[in-house]
Amino acid sequence: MGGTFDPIHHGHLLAASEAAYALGLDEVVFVPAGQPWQKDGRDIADAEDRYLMTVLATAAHPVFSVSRVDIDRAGATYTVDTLRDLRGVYGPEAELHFITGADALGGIHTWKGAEELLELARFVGVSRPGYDLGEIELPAGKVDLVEIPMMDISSTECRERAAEGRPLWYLVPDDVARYIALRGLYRG
Ligand SMILES: Nc1ncnc2c1ncn2[C@@H]1O[C@H](COP(=O)(O)OP(=O)(O)OP(=O)(O)O)[C@@H](O)[C@H]1O
Ligand SMILES: O=C(O)c1ccc[n+]([C@@H]2O[C@H](COP(=O)([O-])O)[C@@H](O)[C@H]2O)c1
Repeated sequence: MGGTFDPIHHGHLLAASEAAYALGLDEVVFVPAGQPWQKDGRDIADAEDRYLMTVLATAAHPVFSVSRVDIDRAGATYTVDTLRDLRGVYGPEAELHFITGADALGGIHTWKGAEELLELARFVGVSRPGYDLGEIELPAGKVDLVEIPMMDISSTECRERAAEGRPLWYLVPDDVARYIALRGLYRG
């Protein structure tokens, strides 16, 4: 599952769990983006903090893991590189599925190497509050859509709450809430 995870929240975790169940996936690898170029101009927490929060959030799940491929690669993060790197790790026989929000996949034609990208994996778009799956234009036959219970949480709201000193409990996993407080993240 790809994302900026700034911070990771229960919407991401539910999305990964539901997509894994719906598609019968053996493993879900969370891949925090190193430099999400389409979020340029936004203040983004340090990649190591986002990586560690993702590790804390997923540690208890039997088939969730976290990959550093995107944060260890210099420069802007492109999913075409992510998928090549993961193919190198998992080998030619692995069936790769790239899970993310259906809203994000609606912009896939703007991603680097969009045509090659669609040959490197199946894409899985999960539903998200505020977006109508029927209205999102997706490449025909290349994307599986998975409807998940609506959890109206965004990283933006989590950051805003942290900045205002409002609680993050139950929007993010407990260890992530503690990590944000201990490190003083998003205080502005
Ligand atoms: N509550 C949610 N339900 C379903 N999908 C979600 C939810 N939150 C995020 N996603 C999806 O997970 C992917 C990665 O999300 P990302 O890390 O950018 O978090 P975000 O909450 O969208 O962040 P931000 O508010 O900073 O833009 C995105 O494609 C997004 O659509
Ligand atoms: O490859 C690209 O050009 C590209 C452009 C925008 C987003 N992505 C990926 O899409 C995923 C979700 O992105 P975001 O910005 O919604 O967190 C994340 O893994 C990004 O690296 C990839």
